[in-house]
Amino acid sequence: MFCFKLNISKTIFTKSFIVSKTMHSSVSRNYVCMQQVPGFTIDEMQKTADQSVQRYTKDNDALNKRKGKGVAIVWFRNDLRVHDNEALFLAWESSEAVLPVYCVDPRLFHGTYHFGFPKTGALRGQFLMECLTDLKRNLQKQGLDLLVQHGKPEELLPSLAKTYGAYTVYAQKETCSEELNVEKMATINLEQVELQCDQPNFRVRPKLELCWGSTMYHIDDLPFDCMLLPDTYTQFRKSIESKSAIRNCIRMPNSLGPPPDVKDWGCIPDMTELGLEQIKVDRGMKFIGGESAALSRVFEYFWKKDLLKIYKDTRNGMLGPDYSTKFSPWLASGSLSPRLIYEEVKRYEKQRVANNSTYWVLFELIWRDYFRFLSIKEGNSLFLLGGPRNVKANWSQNQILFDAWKNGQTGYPLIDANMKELSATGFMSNRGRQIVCSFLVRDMGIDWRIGAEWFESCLLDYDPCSNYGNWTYGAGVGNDPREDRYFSIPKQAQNYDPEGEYVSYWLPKLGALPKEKRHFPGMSYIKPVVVLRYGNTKKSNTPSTSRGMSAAGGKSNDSRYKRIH
Ligand SMILES: Cc1cc2nc3c(=O)[nH]c(=O)nc-3n(C[C@H](O)[C@H](O)[C@H](O)COP(=O)(O)OP(=O)(O)OC[C@H]3O[C@@H](n4cnc5c(N)ncnc54)[C@H](O)[C@@H]3O)c2cc1C
Repeated sequence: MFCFKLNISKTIFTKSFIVSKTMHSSVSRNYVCMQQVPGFTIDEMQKTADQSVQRYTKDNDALNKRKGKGVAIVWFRNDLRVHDNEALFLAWESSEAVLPVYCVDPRLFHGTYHFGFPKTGALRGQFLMECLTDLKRNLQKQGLDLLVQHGKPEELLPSLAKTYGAYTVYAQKETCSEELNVEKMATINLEQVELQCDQPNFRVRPKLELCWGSTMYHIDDLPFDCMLLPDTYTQFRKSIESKSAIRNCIRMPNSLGPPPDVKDWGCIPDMTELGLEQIKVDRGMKFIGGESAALSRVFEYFWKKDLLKIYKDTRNGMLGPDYSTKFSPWLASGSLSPRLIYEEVKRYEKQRVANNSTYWVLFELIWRDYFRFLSIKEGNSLFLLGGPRNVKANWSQNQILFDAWKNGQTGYPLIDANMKELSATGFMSNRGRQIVCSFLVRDMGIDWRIGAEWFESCLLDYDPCSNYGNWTYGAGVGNDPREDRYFSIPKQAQNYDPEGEYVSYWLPKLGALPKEKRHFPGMSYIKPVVVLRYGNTKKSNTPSTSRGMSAAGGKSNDSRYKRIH
C-alpha cells in the first residue's frame, strides 16, 4: 500500500475544541525580526507555542484508547513537530512505549547532485538544529524524549528495532527519489531483523509503516489518482476545492510517555560537527527553527498583528517581515502542519473577517500541495534538464555569469539585492525568486538546474517538490506550458520597488542616489554583465536585438515567452 490510511483519527478526534479567549492574552514578542526591532526571548516564544499546542491536543481520556504493546519507533524526517503528527500518534496508539528517533544523515551535508554546492547550507543547518532542539524539548514536555543518532537511517533503524524490540517503525512518507531510496533500503534492512515474540519459536520481522502528513489535502482524499493529476494548477485547485475536504488536525494526547529505557539519548550536533560555519544573521529576517517559533509566528501574523485580512494586497512585497506569512521554512521542516494553518484561517474567518486575503493563503498552500503531488506523478523528470515536458534547449553553464548571479554582482540592483538577501538570511520573497529565476534562465541563458541547486543549498525552506517544481515552471520546462513567463526587471522594479527602498536596504550605497536612479544607477554601480533580453527600458514589450547571451530556446523573438511580467 502506498501510504497508511488513518481513519481512526477522524472518528476519535473530530470533536471540536473550544478555546478560551484568554488564551491569547499573553503573546510572543518579535521573535522574527528585522535588524531594527529588539529581540525576543525563548521563554516568550515557548509560552505562546504551549498555548497553541494545547488547542491541538486532547485531554487524558484519549489515553484510554491506547491499545498496543511493546515499543514503537517514530522516525522523524520532515515532520519535526508534536502537533498534528500522524506517525507519532500511530506509534503512541499502537504501543506501550514510543521511541522518537532522529538520524543525522551525513548525506544531507555532502554536495548537491550535479554542481556540488553544500547540500545543506550553513543557515539551514543551523535552522535544522534549532528544530531538533525544540522538538526534543516539546517531546520532553509530553513525557518523551528524542534519541539523536548519527548515520544513515537505513542502517540505524534496524539496529534500534533490534535493541528495543520494536515491531514497527512509523514515519512520514516522502515523494522524491533520494528520500524514497532511503525508505526502500530501510524497509529491506528492517526485514532482515528477527525479533522474538510472545509465542515460543516464533519470530517477527519489524516493518516500516509510512503515513501521509506533508500536505493540506490528504492524498487519500484527492478526487483522482495522483498519476492522473491535472496538468494545470487551476484544474487541480478547482477539482479539489469542489470535491475534497481538508481533514481536521489530529488531536494529540497531551501525555505521550513514558519512553523505553534509553541509556544515552545522544546529542544534537553543533555546527562544527556538521562541518558548517556559524553565520550570524544581522540584516533582514531572522528565522528560529522549530515548532514553538512556528506556532508563535502563526499567532503573531494572524492574531496579534492581524495581517491575514490584508495578505492578498501585501504578499508581493519584498522588504520587511510582514508582507507575507513567512511560514515556509517551518512548513518545509515539518515544524508546522498546513492543516493547522487551515484551521487557524477558518477560526480567524469566524472570529474576525473572511475575505479574499484569508482565502488567498489557502490558495497558496494549494500550490504547495500541487507541487508535492506533481512530484509523485512526474518522478525524476522534475530534476532533469528538459523537465517533465522534455524540452530541448541550449543552456549555458558559463561560470563567470553564474558567479555574478550567485554573489549578487550582476550589475542589476534588483537581482543583486535579492541574491544578497538569500545569502545573508536563507530567505527570499516569492516575487524575488521569480525575478532572479527568470533573469538566470532568460537573460543569462544559464542551465536552470544550477540555479535550482543553489537555492537547494541556501534556502531555509528548501523542499524538493516546491523548489524543482517552481524552477521547472520558471525555466519553461514544467508540465504546464502556459506558465512560461518572462519577468522584466524595469517593470518589476517599477511595480514592486518604485522608490528603490528594497534595493538600497540590501545595497546601502544606492541609498545615496535619487530614488529614480536606484534601479539603474549607471556608472556609479557594477557594469551589467549581460544585456537584458528586452532591453533596459520600462517599455519591455519590444524585444532587444543586442542580447549578451543565448537564452533558453535560443531565439531572441521566441514566442514561448508570451507573457511579460
Ligand atoms: C524559483 C522558486 C523556487 C522556490 N523554492 C521553494 C522551496 O524550495 N520551498 C518552498 O517552500 N517554496 C519555494 N518557492 C515558493 C515560494 O516562493 C515560497 O514558498 C514563498 O516565497 C515562501 O514565503 P511565505 O511563507 O511568506 O509565503 P506566502 O506568500 O505567505 O504563502 C504561504 C505559503 O504558501 C506556500 N506557497 C506560496 N507560494 C508558493 C509556490 N509558488 N510554490 C509552492 N508553495 C507556495 C508556501 O508554503 C508558503 O509558506 C519557490 C518559488 C520560486 C519562484
